[in-house]
Amino acid sequence: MTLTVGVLALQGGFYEHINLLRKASRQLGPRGQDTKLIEVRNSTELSTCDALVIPGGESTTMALVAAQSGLLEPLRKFVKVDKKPVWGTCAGLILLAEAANDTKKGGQELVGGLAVRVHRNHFGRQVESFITDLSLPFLASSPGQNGSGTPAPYSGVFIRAPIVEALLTSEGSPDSPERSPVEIMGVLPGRRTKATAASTTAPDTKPGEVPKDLGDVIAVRQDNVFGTSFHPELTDDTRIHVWWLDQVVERVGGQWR
Ligand SMILES: NC(=O)CC[C@H](N)C(=O)O
Repeated sequence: MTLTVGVLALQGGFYEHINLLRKASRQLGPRGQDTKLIEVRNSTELSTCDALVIPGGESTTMALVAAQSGLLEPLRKFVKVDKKPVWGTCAGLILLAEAANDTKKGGQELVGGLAVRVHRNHFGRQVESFITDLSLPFLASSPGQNGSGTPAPYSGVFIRAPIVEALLTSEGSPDSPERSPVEIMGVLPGRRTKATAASTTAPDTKPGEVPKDLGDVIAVRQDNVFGTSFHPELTDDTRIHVWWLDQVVERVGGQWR
């Protein structure tokens, strides 16, 4: 049977994700060969998906278009009730957070699924975008990496990127009691420069807050939901796409094969 992986195609870098997912599915060999990649613009298309990527772009715009297309509730169900694998990059990570700081006036709709609070545009405006080498230990378990050694640096593209500024407790996430804790999958050491008052003035780290000396949290996972602040789809490094697709095959594979 075919594994259908959708990429939310309302706005932003969906085409680039599909390209890299296509390469990744080839690299997975027989495990990836029955992967079908589709663009998702409505709830009918979403209902055919086993897993979904929400790309980078503009989270406010994406949420507005999703609301107009009747996709917000189906997306929430896909992530939180059906618990299908979902990966959000940049704006996608913002949409998958339970809470966001520095949203546009009037706030913005979120899909939720990750018990975290993100800080939008943490590093500043478009001109303050940057590319930096990231150390992502989880890539050691990616197919083709032999499960050992330190993976080569990953080139992280940060464009008006958010960070995860807090891990929420059960108050922040009503459905969290039966959920796994949020795993921090990647940090950017020592760049905590533009954090909001809310994230910098607390004298001590409260339970659930990200420790201040950890650096900026730029990749997290909680159960079926994975989020990255940066844009793997804007590189030609397929390692994260291969890693994620492999997890999807593993997770969905039980019912699917
Ligand atoms: N490159 C991006 O996806 C930027 C995200 C953007 N800052 C937002 O709030 O949606």
